[in-house]
Amino acid sequence: QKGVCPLLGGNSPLSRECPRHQSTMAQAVKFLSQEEAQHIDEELFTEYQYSVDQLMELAGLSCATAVARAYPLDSLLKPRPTVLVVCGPGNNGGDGLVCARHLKLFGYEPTIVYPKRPNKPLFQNLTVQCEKMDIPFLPEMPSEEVVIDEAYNLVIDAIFGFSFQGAVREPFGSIISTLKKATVPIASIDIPSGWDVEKGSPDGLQPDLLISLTAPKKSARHFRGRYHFLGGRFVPPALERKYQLNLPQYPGTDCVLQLS
Ligand SMILES: NC(=O)C1=CN([C@@H]2O[C@H](COP(=O)(O)OP(=O)(O)OC[C@H]3O[C@@H](n4cnc5c(N)ncnc54)[C@H](O)[C@@H]3O)[C@@H](O)[C@H]2O)[C@H](O)CC1
Ligand SMILES: [K+]
Repeated sequence: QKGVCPLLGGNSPLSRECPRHQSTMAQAVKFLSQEEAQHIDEELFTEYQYSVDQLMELAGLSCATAVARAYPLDSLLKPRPTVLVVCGPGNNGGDGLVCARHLKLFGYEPTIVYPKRPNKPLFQNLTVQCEKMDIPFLPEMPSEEVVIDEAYNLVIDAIFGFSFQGAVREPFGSIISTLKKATVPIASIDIPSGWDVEKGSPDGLQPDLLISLTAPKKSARHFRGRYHFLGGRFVPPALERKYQLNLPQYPGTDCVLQLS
């Protein structure tokens, strides 16, 4: 794209080729309200004709990639590369199942907790795929945080995403309380579970990693962990323009980008 760059003027190339413009765009990435996140999601499935399976596969692959970047196999402290993946009842949980499958392919040893399983082919199929990859499913979440700290290098929080609302209902209230007491790093998919999607939650989970999918939600401004990634590199440019997402440019062919 050629033209006059509003920052550098003259004959400078426009936008993405301009380093000053790039950094401005990176700072200006939009933080979405809950309603905006749901509208974009809806539009991807209706107007843009994507299937949930497609986007979930890309979302889950991004999550596994971000985890592998932040916690490479050779950095793990335990003798085996164990990871606990806690999956919730909606699509965030589906992202967790896909993430677990890719982590296994990357050489990690994921174990899944999936207490509320929707009676839908998508989730049943993802469950079978994980079982066929010899990924164990625990019958229930360990109630003692020491068990988690001793057995796993890290926890993937795939409990709730951008549709979470109100007070956390059981069994997830107890699960989140246990995770809050655990000391191993937590990697949250899209939203730290239990957080208000826009306002966050000062007393809630404090993940070490957050991977925002499509674009960060407003609550991500309260994220205090070490790694904030952007993933879900599937947004068509016209949709990005419509919602003024100002997404930073992903490097090369990468499916994740580290925001901070
Ligand atoms: N466009 C994208 O970026 C994509 C994102 N994906 C992921 O999908 C989730 C959003 O999925 P959705 O199914 O809409 O909702 P959730 O997973 O957040 O959860 C809904 C689920 O949770 C129950 N629930 C809601 N509030 C509570 C509560 N207070 N207590 C207990 N249970 C609660 C509700 O009943 C539902 O069962 C997004 O964040 C991404 O992770 C897609 O994978 C791909 C496209
Ligand atoms: K989550």
